[in-house]
Amino acid sequence: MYSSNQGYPRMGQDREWKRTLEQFWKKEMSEEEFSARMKKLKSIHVKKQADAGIHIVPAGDFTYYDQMLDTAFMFNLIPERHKSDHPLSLGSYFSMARGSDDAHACAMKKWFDTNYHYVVPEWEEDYEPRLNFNKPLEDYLEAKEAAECKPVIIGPYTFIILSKGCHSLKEAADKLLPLYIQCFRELKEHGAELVQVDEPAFVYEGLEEDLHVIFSIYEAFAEAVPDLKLLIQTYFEAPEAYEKLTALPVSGWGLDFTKGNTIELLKTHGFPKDKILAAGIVDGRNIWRTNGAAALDLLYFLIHEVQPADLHIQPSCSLIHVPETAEGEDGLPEGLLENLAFAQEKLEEVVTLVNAENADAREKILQWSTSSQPEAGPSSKSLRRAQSFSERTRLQQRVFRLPELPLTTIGSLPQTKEVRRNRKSFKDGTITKDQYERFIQEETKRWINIQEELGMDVLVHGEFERNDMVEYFGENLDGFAFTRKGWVQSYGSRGVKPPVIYDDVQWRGPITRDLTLYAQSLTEKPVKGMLTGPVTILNWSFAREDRFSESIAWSIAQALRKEVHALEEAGIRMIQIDEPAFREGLPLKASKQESYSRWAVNAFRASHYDVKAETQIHTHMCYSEFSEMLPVISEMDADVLSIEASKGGGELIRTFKDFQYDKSIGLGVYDIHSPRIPSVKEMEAVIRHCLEVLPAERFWINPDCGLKTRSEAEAVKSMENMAKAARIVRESLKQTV
Ligand code: MET
Ligand SMILES: [Zn+2]
Repeated sequence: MYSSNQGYPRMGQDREWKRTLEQFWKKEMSEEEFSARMKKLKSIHVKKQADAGIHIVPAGDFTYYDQMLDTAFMFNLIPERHKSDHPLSLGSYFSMARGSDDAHACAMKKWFDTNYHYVVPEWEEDYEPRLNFNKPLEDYLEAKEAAECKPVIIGPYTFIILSKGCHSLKEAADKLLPLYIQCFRELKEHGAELVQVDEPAFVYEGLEEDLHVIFSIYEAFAEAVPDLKLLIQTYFEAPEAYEKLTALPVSGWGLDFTKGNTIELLKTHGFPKDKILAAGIVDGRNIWRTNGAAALDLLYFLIHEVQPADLHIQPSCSLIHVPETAEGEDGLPEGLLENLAFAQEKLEEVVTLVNAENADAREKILQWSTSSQPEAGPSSKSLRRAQSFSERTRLQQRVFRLPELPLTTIGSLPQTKEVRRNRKSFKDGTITKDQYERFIQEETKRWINIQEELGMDVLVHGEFERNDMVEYFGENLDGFAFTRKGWVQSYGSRGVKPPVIYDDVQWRGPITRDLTLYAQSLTEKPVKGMLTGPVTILNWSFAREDRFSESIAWSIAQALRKEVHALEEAGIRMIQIDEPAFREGLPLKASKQESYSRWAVNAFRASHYDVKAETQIHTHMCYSEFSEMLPVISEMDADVLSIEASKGGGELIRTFKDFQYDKSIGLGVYDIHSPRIPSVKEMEAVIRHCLEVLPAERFWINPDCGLKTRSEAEAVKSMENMAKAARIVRESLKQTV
């Protein structure tokens, strides 16, 4: 039996990786120094895994930004607008990820059902990919001195399925095949024996139709590089068409035993003889200790299915979805730390499991947490608002008297150095609570004025008091705990530190009321109350595993409902309940999606359904594949939905042709992840494009998402251009009437 791993967190224990990237972007570091530092970090990651006792360490999972972007770059899938003189320039690479002055960034989407965002590769018309360089090989050569390594690469099927602009799987596969083969050959020549080929898209229903192409791909590989062992790695669910798929001519399979019915599949159909099984027993997506007794049972079963020499024990997926180590987390509620397992602790678990023949190891395993049976979730009640959307809008419009195409923003405003410095000083105790609160008020006031001057119709207070939209509510509700360094990569250099929901969630008293009221006292225009929704709080936390998700979502919704009422009673008339992570918990298999959608919609509605008809409820969503979810989103019944739309190249806009969304909606008119300032003309065009499919009476104008990551100058300038574009379109609407 071997211990193995699929991928290691990139951030660095003290977020060194993030800092290196950001310094380089700010031009505070030369390209040579940047490469040298990254190389160093990469080798530290390899060493940490080897030191933990992992036999087979992945090479090629490390990246400057994202693994899909790496793969696209390697195959020279660089859109024309990002090309520079040198095909391998870091300029092109980061311009694809983040956009540049004259080229918008590639789209970014969530990686399966996680909160990790990947860069979507683009196939341009008649594109001929070629191999720019061999990334897994380079990383392999660097790592192999320090550890026994397995190069990892994203498999062709998954790469193509997740790309955009390629019309035929077969055609794209034909173009990529020789490049993969060359990669594999070079790896073999340099001593690699086993390669992990990630094919998570094999878990999607509908795979059956593509099986013939998949077979032709892997048959070609088997023929071209017969002595190289390819291990197909799937995760987040059981693979589809298991029986047929496992007949592929490859050397082994990596399967996720923590999700879906993987065990049943093996029990029913067996596992192909003489193949390697890389068994994901330790859950790579949560932060809890493995249930030791259950893991041992599974291990005994697997030992009878597979020759020990062919059995690899590993986490269920790459560990980029969890923080690096729980060591040093000494500020947690009592008893919690013993139950936590971050990446390093998970690797220790893997190693201990491999040693399970040893009685001491078994003893240790049995002491890992054992969770009790999940309790029953809430029964679904009637959670509808008393009036229909059209009645509500009529009443609301009487109160608000908004102009056509109302202008607003999504909530957060620039978290400048000053904001962060003050927060830190408050935490460190170098300024008092009073001083801190005064600073937040000043900043809020300054921005209320800016928004008024820019002509926004619905204002926001700016969220300066929040470090993070989930953390902030977690800190102010009971039942949440916080780690010191539990960072997880979200996209690029951005990390999040998910709270841990370890106990019942309870409302302690008003959280957002006072600051919202303060902001409202400064202006005649409506200020939106700003809350993070129950489904998002759940999906962006590490929640207990011994309770049904729906039951946790429900209890968060109950707490938020009290906050909604506190705002309403204080006179706040618009409340936005953000649900950017609404889609993340959606099961990957279509057949399991309905029940999730039902309880998620219920939890959202439960957070506000009994407000007055005049109270306008907004929600916001971003950076997920929402097109197919629109009917469900509509069921959420928010009066106004703002949704990110500019990254996907107008894809979402097109879906509104077929789906009649019948409530108010603002499709984001510009991408806030890019430092690039969109021109008035550009935004005007986007708005007009939206108005081809959505009626002006129900259309709002807003950016894609909150502006916290932008500088003040960038935010002001883009809002100004957005407002100008809105005025131009409003004028022309008047003329056409
Ligand atoms: N209100 C939040 C903000 O503007 C919504 C963010 S969604 C990721 O930052
Ligand atoms: Zn957003």
